[in-house]
Parts: sequence; C-alpha cells; structure tokens
Amino acid sequence: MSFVPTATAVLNPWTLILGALEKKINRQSFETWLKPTRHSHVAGKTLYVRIPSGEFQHIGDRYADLIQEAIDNLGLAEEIESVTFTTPAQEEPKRREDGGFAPVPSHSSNAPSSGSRRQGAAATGVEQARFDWNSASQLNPRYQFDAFVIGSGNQFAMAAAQAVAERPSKAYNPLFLYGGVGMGKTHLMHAIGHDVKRRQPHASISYVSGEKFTNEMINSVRYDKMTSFRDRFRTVDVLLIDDIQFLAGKERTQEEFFHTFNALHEGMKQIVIASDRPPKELADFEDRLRSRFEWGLIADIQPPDLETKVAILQKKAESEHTQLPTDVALFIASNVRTNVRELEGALVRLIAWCGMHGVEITLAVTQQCLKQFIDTQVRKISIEAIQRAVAEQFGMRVAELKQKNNSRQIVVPRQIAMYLAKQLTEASLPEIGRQFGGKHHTTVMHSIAKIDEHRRSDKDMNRTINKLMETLG
Ligand SMILES: Nc1ncnc2c1ncn2[C@@H]1O[C@H](COP(=O)(O)OP(=O)(O)OP(=O)(O)O)[C@@H](O)[C@H]1O
Repeated sequence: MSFVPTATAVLNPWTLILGALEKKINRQSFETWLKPTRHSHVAGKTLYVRIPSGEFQHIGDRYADLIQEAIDNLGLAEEIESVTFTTPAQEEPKRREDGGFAPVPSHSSNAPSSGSRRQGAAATGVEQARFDWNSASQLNPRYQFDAFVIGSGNQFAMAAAQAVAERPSKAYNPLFLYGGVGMGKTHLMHAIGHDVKRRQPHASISYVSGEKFTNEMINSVRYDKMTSFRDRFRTVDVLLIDDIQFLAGKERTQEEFFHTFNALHEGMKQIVIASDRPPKELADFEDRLRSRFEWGLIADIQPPDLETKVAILQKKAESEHTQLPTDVALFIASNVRTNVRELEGALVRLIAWCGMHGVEITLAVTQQCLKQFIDTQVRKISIEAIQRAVAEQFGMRVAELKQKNNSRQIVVPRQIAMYLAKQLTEASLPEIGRQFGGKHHTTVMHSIAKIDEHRRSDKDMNRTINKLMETLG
C-alpha cells in the first residue's frame, strides 16, 4: 500500500499538533484559545496558522514549548522550523499587494515578537469561542457512537449510553460513567449528545467539564452573575458533565451542582456524569451528592483487550483514509499498554511520519518510527517504584510490604506488588522474592497466581491493578 496523504484536511500538521496540545492543556484553555485556530499552509519550513483575531497572538509565546514538543514528538521537526500565527486581516492586505497568498509573519513561536498583541476587533472571536457553550459545537464531531469500538470492557457502558440517547431522562437518570484515563468516557458522552441532537434537533445539550463548571461558577460569583449561571445550567435538556472528580473538596461548587442536579432531575432532564472512579470512591464529596450519583445507572469502562485495541486502530486508520496492515496494528496494540489515547497518538505519529517522508506504512517503518514512543512506554519500572505506588494506594509504609507479617491487610497489597513486579519488570521470581524481604520464589509464584485469579473474578481488584499500572506506566 502506498500512503498518500489524501485527507490533508484531517492530517495537516497544525491539526496533528493541536491533537497533541489537546492532551497537555486544560480543556477550557484549549477550547478558548486553540480550537478556533486553523491550519493555513506551510511555506519553506514555516507553518502558518490562522487565528481569528490579534487577541490570539499570545498563543505563540504561551504555548511555544508545548508546540515545539509536539513538533518533535510527531517527527515533524525537519519539515517545520517555526510556526507563525496570522489573522485574516493581516493576510488580506498582503494578499492584495502580492496578488497572491503570502501571509505576513506576525508572530512566530520560535521568534516571538514583542509588538502589540491587541489588534482589530479582537474581542469578537474570543467571546464566541468562550461563550458558545450551549451549542452542539461543544461536541467533538468525531466522537460518535459508530466510531466507538465495542469490546468486553466497554460494551455495558456503550449499551447504557445508547439507551440514554434513545430515551433521555427515561432510561437511566443519571447515567454515571467511570473508568481510567483515555478509556472513552468523553467519547461516549459526546456521542450521547450527538445522538440526542439528531433525534431531537431542538433539544438543548450542554457538555461541560467539572473544571469549567467550577471556574464559571467562581467567575459568576465574582461578577455577580449567579442568576445567569443558574439559568444556563438548569434549563438544559441534557447536561453532560465530565471529570466530576474535579469537584472534590470544593464545597461551594458541590453545593451549586447539587441544586443544578436536583433542578434537572425534578424537571425530567437527563444528566450524564463521567468520573475517573465510582461514586463511592469520590473522596471529599458530600454524601447527598454521592448518593444521587447512584440513583440511576453506574457503568464502568475497563481497558481494552488486544483484539479491541487492534479494532480501534483499524477504525481510526480508516477514518484517516489510511490502510493499516494487520501486523502493524498488532505491533502497536501489543506495545501500547492500555490507554486508547496513547494508542491513537502512536497511530497519528506513524501516519504523519510516513506522510512527511513519503513512505509506505510497513512493520519495519513502524518499528523505526515508533521506537522512541514505545521505549518511553516500556521505560524501565523499578520494583522500588512499584512498592512505593502500592504502599501509597493502600495507605501503608513500604517497609510493611517487606515484613514477615501475614495479616490480610498486608498480604494482599504485597501480593499485588509482587504481581506488578512480574508484569512490569524483567526481574526473575527469586529476585522479586529478595526485594520483598527475602521471600522464597514459590511464595512469589503463588502470589502472582492468586492475584491473576482474583483479577478475573473481582472487578474492584482488577480496577485497582489497572489504576496502579496506569500510574506506573
Ligand atoms: N472504544 C473506543 N473506540 C474508539 N475510540 C476510542 C475508544 N475508547 C477511547 N477511544 C478514543 O480514545 C481517545 C480518548 O478517549 P476519551 O477522551 O473519551 O477518554 P476519557 O475516558 O474521557 O479520558 P480522560 O479520563 O483522560 O478524560 C479519544 O480519541 C476516543 O475517541
């Protein structure tokens, strides 16, 4: 197969860079400052990016390091040496003068200008980007149900999400989705939004992160705008609130959300909540909120197995109009541990790299291109690091893991730590035994078998281990 970057609209360098920045920058800043930017063109080794107004010029300064990092990570450093941000107003006169398209370099991330950054009718673009919160544009058009690959770890959550989209407020209210980083919670929430909108075009849908909800509330208190804040959140038909764990310990915000929740629930409006943990593990949350989260349906998303990871890669490649050989998909899927976002990152990098170098996607090219990416993924994890993470997870001291103490509170964490040491390091069984206070290698073997068995039958145990693996990875 020869790779032709046909889908340039999707695969242009700035879109790829934005994809990388989205993972590093908080959602609100990304939505406000980066989402409204557009790829313009590449001339020489300069990437030109269209910004809505002069107000956005500071992007070059503010995100210079992250932009550079994204360029490096995407393997674009040879092709792109600087990024220049231009407003339509800056491009137009120059285009007229030249009779062609040659944007005036107004601000480069590699050579920041110190000139005035406030030009033209700056406020308009910013206001739109920031306050167009109630429209469907809040939803990522790519996060649809049919783009979501179903596997054993997410089929329950997917079915629940579809039921909610078909019968908002009548199937399960609230729907509480939880799972680890990059498992597809946001994807499913947006898919619900799109689906409801398709069935009921006049429904008002609001997607908001816990962080944004908090910040908007703080601003509304500060500027005496609580009434409009309340109106906004209490009058929607579907409220999708992501990363609810962000509200932990924020009493005032929780109180406000409690009333929002009640108003919506009483008004038969659908609420969908996403979190990185189940309601009962949301520490520093009021009980009355936690119990409300359990009123409807709680659905967890477990990490994808190998087959699901391969299917996700194939689907993503398809949406980028790229054919992915099976051996390549298998290679990526078995080298990227669990996080689907990382999986996509590897694929995006591979497609960009092959596109830029004009080569076909083969296993050899993939191994070369993703070497650094995968090396960082499997970077050496030490047994000490595992012991620290496990001790922290169970609120105990590392020394206790090594003691000759066979009480259940100690034995289970110790067995988990040994299991992780086997999974994540190259240490032999005797070596693992030595690092746990001189245990015999058969004890280590027994511990590993025990946890392996528990992991299959005990969902909570499985989740704890996945969480530890994510932390360590
Ligand atoms: N089953 C799946 N099929 C297709 N794409 C998936 C699947 N699961 C996750 N993804 C993709 O992985 C990326 C990360 O997913 P998403 O942002 O929804 O994760 P999340 O659980 O909300 O993570 P976080 O807790 O970090 O917010 C998205 O691009 C999403 O489309």
